[in-house]
Formats: sequence, structure tokens, C-alpha cells
Amino acid sequence: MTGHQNTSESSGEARARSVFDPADLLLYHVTDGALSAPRSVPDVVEAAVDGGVTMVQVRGKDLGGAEFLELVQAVATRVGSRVPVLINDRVDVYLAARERGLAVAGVHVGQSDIPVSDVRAICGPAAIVGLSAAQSTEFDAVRLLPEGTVDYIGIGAVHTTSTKPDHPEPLGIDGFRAARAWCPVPAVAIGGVRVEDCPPLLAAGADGVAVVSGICASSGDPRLAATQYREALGVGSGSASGEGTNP
Ligand SMILES: Cc1ncc(COP(=O)(O)OP(=O)(O)O)c(N)n1
Ligand SMILES: Cc1nc(C(=O)O)sc1CCOP(=O)(O)O
Ligand SMILES: [Mg+2]
Repeated sequence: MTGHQNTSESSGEARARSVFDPADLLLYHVTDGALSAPRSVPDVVEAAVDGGVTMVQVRGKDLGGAEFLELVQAVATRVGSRVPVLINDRVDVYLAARERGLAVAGVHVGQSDIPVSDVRAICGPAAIVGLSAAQSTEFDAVRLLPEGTVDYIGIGAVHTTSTKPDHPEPLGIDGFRAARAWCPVPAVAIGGVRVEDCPPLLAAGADGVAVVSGICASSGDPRLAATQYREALGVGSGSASGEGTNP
């Protein structure tokens, strides 16, 4: 990873503001336990990072807090400082992980989760905070927040996807372009994003793509899948060096 900085190891101490690097959004893997089976999520994540994934979000909608924290610990331990590891929805799990000294970088929330201003207040200035949005009114709401509240936005769904049955109305590439044009912060495209979507999404202004099934689906090889996405994103093969500053 290239940009996240943090001067403190304990959640109770003052921290420097994260220098969030939008380049970390380029190939963002969001985990899914069911789709990864029979492999474990940490195994899939490790292979995906080896293949060049630049950011990871641990998402476990069906897990209780204790189980989710254990999963976060397993993933964060495997990833180390190579790329930022974010937590889906659960600010409490982020805080618990930080208290355990784990290298977790932030939280991603949606429109019906804990409000993003509260997430920023709870997690502090060093955390990476992501928000889902697709409507102009949602982007306008971000504009009204203090600068630095939201580091990036996940804009979706690009295409319909069975990974998230309750996803918003698909935008298509043209809809993504229009949303991106109105979005005031860096943005990643999510929802049914396949390898062939990467060039048009970059041309439409995406800072990167967020991918679940395209990387972890059991029929494929997560490392190979990541390299194929990278090639389509114009960066070729390569993975994080292990010398990152996360977090
Ligand atoms: C990068 C990214 N973008 C969007 C989402 C969706 O978040 P949300 O709308 O809160 O839905 P759930 O993922 O919580 O079901 C995301 N997770 N990541
Ligand atoms: C987690 C998530 N959020 C979405 C949104 O539109 O906000 S779509 C989605 C799932 C994306 O999975 P896949 O890459 O397998 O299509
Ligand atoms: Mg959510």
C-alpha cells in the first residue's frame, strides 16, 4: 500500500490524519465467506493480495460480533501491512480490532448504517472511512460534511449481482459516469464488475473497482483473477511489497 499513515499503535492515543491514497482503491476486494468456500476467507484474501489487490474489506453479514472479530483478526494477520484492511459496517469490531493491535485501517458504511459523521467521530481522523452512495442527493449530503469525513465513495450497483440481493438499482456504465461526475471524493465502482468492465469504468472516472465474486468465486483462482483485473486496469501484474505503512 502506498499512503496510509498513523503515528499511534493504540486506539486511545492521538493519531495523525491518515494520508488516504486513492491509488489504494484501484483493485479493492470485498470478502464473502459463502462464495469463497471451500476455501477460507483468509486464504482467498492472501492469494488475492499476492495477485495484486490493493485494498481489502472484510464483509460478513451473517456473522455475530465475536465471529466477525475473529475473521477480521485472521485476515488482518495474513495481510499485515501490505494493503489497507477495512471493516464492513461494524464500527465496534473496528475498535475492538484496534484494541487488539491489529492492522485494520478503517470502516465502510452504507446509507442505512451508522451515519458516516458518527463513524468518523468514533474512529478518529486516522481511519479510512468509506461510504456507499449513488444518488446526487447522497453526494450533496457528503458535500455538507466537514472536509475529510468521507475518504472515498463506493458507487453501485454497476450491474445487477446476486452477491448483494438488496443492491441499489443498476446504473450501467453510463449511470456510473454520471454519478462519478457528481461525486465530490474519490470513488470505486461496485456491483457485478467483471474484468471487461474495468477499461470503461476507468474511462468513466472510477478510481478503481470493488469486486467480490470476480475474485473469490470458488470456480476460480483468486490470485489469477486479481492479476487479470490488474491487467484490465492497466497496471499489469504485481503485488504489495510488504513494506506498507498500514496502519
Ligand atoms: C466499496 C463498497 N461499496 C459499497 C458497499 C456496499 O455497502 P452497503 O450499502 O452498506 O451494503 P453492505 O455491504 O453493508 O451490504 C461496500 N460494502 N463496499
Ligand atoms: C457489497 C456490494 N455493494 C454493492 C452496491 O451496489 O452497493 S454491490 C455489492 C456486491 C458486489 O459483489 P460482486 O462483485 O460479486 O458483484
Ligand atoms: Mg453496510
